[in-house]
Amino acid sequence: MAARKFGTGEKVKPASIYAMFLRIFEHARTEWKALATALACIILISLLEFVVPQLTKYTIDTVIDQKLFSQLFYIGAGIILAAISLGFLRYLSTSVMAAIGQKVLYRLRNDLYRHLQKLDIAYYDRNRTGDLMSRVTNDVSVLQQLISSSMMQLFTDVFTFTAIAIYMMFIDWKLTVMLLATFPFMIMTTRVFGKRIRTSFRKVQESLADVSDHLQNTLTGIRMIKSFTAEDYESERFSERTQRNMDANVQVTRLRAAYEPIIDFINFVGLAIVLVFGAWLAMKGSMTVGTIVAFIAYLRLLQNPIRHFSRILNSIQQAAAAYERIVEVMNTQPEITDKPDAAQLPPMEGHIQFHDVTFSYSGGRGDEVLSGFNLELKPGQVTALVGSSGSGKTTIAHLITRFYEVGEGSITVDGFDVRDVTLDSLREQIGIVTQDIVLFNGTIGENIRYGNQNATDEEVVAAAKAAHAAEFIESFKDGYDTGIGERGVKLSGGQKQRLSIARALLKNPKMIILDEATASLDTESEQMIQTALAELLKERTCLVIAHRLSTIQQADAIYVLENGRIEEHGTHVSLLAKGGRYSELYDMQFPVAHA
Ligand SMILES: Nc1ncnc2c1ncn2[C@@H]1O[C@H](COP(=O)(O)OP(=O)(O)OP(=O)(O)O)[C@@H](O)[C@H]1O
Repeated sequence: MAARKFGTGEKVKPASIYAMFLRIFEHARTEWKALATALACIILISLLEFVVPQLTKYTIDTVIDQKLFSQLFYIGAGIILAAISLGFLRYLSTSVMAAIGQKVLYRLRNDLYRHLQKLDIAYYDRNRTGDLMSRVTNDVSVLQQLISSSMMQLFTDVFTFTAIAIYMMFIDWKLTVMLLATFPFMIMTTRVFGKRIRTSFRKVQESLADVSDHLQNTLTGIRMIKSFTAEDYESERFSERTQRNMDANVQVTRLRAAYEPIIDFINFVGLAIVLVFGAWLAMKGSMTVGTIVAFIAYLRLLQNPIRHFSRILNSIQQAAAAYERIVEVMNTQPEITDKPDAAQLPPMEGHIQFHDVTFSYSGGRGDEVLSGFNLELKPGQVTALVGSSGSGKTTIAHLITRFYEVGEGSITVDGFDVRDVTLDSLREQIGIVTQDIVLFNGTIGENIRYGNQNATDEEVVAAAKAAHAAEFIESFKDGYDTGIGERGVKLSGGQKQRLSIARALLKNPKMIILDEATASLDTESEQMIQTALAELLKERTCLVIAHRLSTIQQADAIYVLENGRIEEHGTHVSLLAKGGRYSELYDMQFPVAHA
C-alpha cells in the first residue's frame, strides 16, 4: 500500500517566518499596553546588563589603580541593585508576555475553529479529522510557546546584541570588526540548520497529527475493534505512528545537537580573536587591561544572545512548521458560500426541481454520480427515492442542502436557484434525519434543543411527545437532564432515532429529508418510529430515501434510481403493476406478499 501523504492536501504557499510574526502581532495588537510594558522591560534589561561590565572596567582601571577604597561599597551595592532590578524586570516581562501569548493563542484557536466551521463538506471528505484536531490543539499550542517564552527572549537578545555591538565599536572598532567577521559563518550555519530543523519539526507535527487521527478513529470505533478482536493490530498500528513521531523528534534533537557545538566553536574563535589581538594591543600600550576585561565581558554578553538564539531557533522553526499547518487551513476558502447579492429564501413551499444536473464528487469528468439529471419534488408531498446502493440517492439530498455544488445544471427551490439564496435561509428550512444519528455529549434536553436553541421547555417536551420519545425520557431518573454519553452511547438505536426525530420536529422545517431513517430497527421500534415519522412528515415536503420498500408505500411519488438515472417512477401501486425494476426490488424484499 502506498504511504499515506501527510497534511491536508491543499495547495498553499509555504508560510514565511515573517508572515508568522506579522500574524502574531495582528492578534496581539489590542494588547499594546502589555506589549509596551514588555518592550520597556527589554530596554531596561539591556541597559542594566550593560552597566555591570562598565562597573568592572571602572573597578579595574580606576578604583584599584587609584586605591579608591571608599568606592568599593557603592560598586558592590550597584551590582546587587542591578541584579535585583534585572530579576524583577525579567519576572515582569515574562509574565506579561505569557499573558499575551495566552490571549493570542485564544484568539487564533477560536479563529481557526470558526474558519473550520465555514469550510465545505468536501474539505472534510479530503482531510482527516484527527489531523484537523491536531492543528487546532497541538499546532496552536506550539505557537503559544513561541509567543510566551521564546519571543520575549528573542527581543531581549536582539536588542542587547545590537546595543552591545554598537558600544563595542566605540571601544575598539578594529577588534569589533574582526569579531563580527565570524558572524557570516554563524548566519550561514543557522540558515542551513534552520531549514532542516523546520522540515524535521514539520514531520514531528505531522506525525503527531497522525497519532491524533489514529486515536480519534480507533477510540470512537472501540466497539468495532473489540468485536473483530483487533486490539493488538490497532496497538501495532498505533505504535508505528508513535514511532514515526519519535524518529522525527530524534532527528530534530540530532540537528540541534550538531548545531549548538558549531555555534559554540565560532564563539570560541571570536574569543580567541579578542584575547590575542587585545593582548597584543595592551602589550603595545594602546589598550588598558580594564578595557580588555570589559571587552571580554561584553563579548560574553554578545555571545549570550547568540547561544540563546540557537535555542530560540528551535522554537521559531517549530512554530513556523506549526504555523504552516495552521495557515494551510486558514488559507483554504470555502467554495460554497453566499453570493454577495444572495437573497433570503422566503418561507418554503417546497417545490424542488433538478434541471439537467451533472455532478461528481471529484469535480472532474468521467466519474459523474449524476449526469443530465432531472427530478421534481412537489410541495407538501412525500417523494421517495429507491434503488441499489451507490445509485446516487444520498447525493441528491446533499445537493438540495447545498452540501456540495452542482457541476452543471441547477437546482431550484420554489423557483430560486439554491446558489442565489443564503445558505442559512436554505438550510434553516430543511430538516435531515439520517441513519447515522449524530448526537452530542450532553443531556437529552440539550440534544433536542439543538433543533431550536430558543425553544421553551414546553416546546421541547411537546417535540419529544410527538416523536414518541417522551415516554422513555420520562422513565429515566433525571428525565430531560439525563446525560446521553458520547454520541449517545447510553441510548438504544431506537431511542437515538426518536431523539433525532424530536430534534427535527423542534426545528419545524418546511422540508424533511429522511435518509434510511428506519434501516436498523426492530419491528416494535420501527412501528413507534413510523408513527413519529408520520408526525414529522405531516404537511411538509418530504424526500425519503429508503432501502426498505415497506416504509414508502404511502409515498405520493416513488423514483427508482440506477447509476444516477431515473429508471422509472410512479406510485407503489402503479410501479408494482408495471412489473419493472421496482417490482423486482419488491419481490426480493417481500417474496410472499407479492406472489
Ligand atoms: N463524499 C464522497 N466522495 C466521493 N464519492 C462519494 C462520496 N459520497 C458518495 N460517493 C460516491 O457517489 C456514488 C453515489 O453515492 P450515494 O451515497 O449518493 O449513493 P446511495 O444511493 O445513497 O447509496 P446507499 O443506498 O448505499 O446509501 C457512489 O458511487 C459513492 O461511492
